[in-house]
Amino acid sequence: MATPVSIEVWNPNGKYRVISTKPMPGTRWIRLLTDQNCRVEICTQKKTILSVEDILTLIGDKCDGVIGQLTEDWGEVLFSALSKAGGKAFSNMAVGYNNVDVDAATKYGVAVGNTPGVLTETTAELAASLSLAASRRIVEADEFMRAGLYDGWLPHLFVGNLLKGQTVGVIGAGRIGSAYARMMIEGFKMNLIYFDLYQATRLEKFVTAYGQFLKSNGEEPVTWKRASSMQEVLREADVISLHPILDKTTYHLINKDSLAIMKKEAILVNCSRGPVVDEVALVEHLKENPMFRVGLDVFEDEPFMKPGLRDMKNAVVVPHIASASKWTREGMATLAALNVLGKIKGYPLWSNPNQVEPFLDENSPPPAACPSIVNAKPLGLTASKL
Ligand SMILES: NC(=O)c1ccc[n+]([C@@H]2O[C@H](COP(=O)([O-])OP(=O)(O)OC[C@H]3O[C@@H](n4cnc5c(N)ncnc54)[C@H](O)[C@@H]3O)[C@@H](O)[C@H]2O)c1
Ligand SMILES: O=C(O)[C@H](O)CO
Repeated sequence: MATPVSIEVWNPNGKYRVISTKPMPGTRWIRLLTDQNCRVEICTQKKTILSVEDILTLIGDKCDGVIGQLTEDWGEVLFSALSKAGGKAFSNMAVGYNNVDVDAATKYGVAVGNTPGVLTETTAELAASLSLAASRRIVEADEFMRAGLYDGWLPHLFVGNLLKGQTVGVIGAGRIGSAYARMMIEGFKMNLIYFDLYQATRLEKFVTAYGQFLKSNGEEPVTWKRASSMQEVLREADVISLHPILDKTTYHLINKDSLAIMKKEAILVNCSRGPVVDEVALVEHLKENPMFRVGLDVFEDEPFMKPGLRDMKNAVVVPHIASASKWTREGMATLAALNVLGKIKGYPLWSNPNQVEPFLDENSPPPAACPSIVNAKPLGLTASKL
């Protein structure tokens, strides 16, 4: 027998039944759905991660669409149940969708939405914060103060790394990786080396132009280099930030061998997905190299950390909060809701999922389009002419 789940219902007489597996920030997303004849059911169960069984219970016999979370396992079982209940739409409230079996969704004719763009700057800002916290040992120093250990200024107290003039390395120079690179280059005048499967032309142009600007002001210009391998970045960079998607090609991209070629005093930041780093190998590396430091937002077995990580003074760890600004989280909820609504209403696909601002303007109605559907092509969804 299915476990009962607690829900909050909005617009009980709405024609389309849309479920959100979690309460999400803001109310605009709820209003956008209820205004379009949706009955919205929000799961309020006091359980952080819902199981497949919990979600099956939520879907029930009739469900038009679901907004889900990155902690949930959206595979064959859930997509077949959603399709059987008449559902044609699912959206993750996240840009990453490695928790979703997109092929299974496509097989059952279910569109899979995600929330790109709205979280780019917020996530890059957290990666920049972790870079600073790790390089200047902010968390260690804060703990020291609170423990009452500070008894006066000392030449050697919490000496860290200067960023200015050093090299920032970016693995995965997509939306977030490029935004992070710009922050570190503009903010700290670092030189860039990056590795991506594609050329980051706009980023390269930005660094060239900024370098010229600095030079014209009598300052040392910043430089950029596109590496031909990830290893080149690991060897040369002083601060390395990981921003690829998680897939078969990026699983354990950072492992014992790749850690071994990094500088002994390098800083490594991960705001992508935990399994991009072999965390067991990382803990060993942190133990053997006390001057090597990391800033981690994501972990291999979330919500857990691999044994030993919590004791490492040279690690700054935060609980997957990179996109956690109010504006961004409300925007993510809006995009996820509009993906589901758009598919239910038969709207076309938004032509540029990298430019989602028109959906986020609170003062005007959103475009009649699905902001971002990752399996649009196999489902034969056409792009909007708007
Ligand atoms: N920590 C968080 O809260 C948080 C927030 C947002 C996004 N993310 C993660 O960040 C990822 C990136 O988001 P985005 O919006 O920048 O996506 P994006 O698609 O714009 O960028 C990803 C980049 O990775 C590159 N890439 C793919 N495989 C690669 C490989 N093997 N080696 C090097 N580069 C490779 C792609 O070419 C692309 O440029 C998401 O998929 C998500 O997992 C995490
Ligand atoms: O992929 C994402 O969007 C994050 O992990 C949560 O913002």
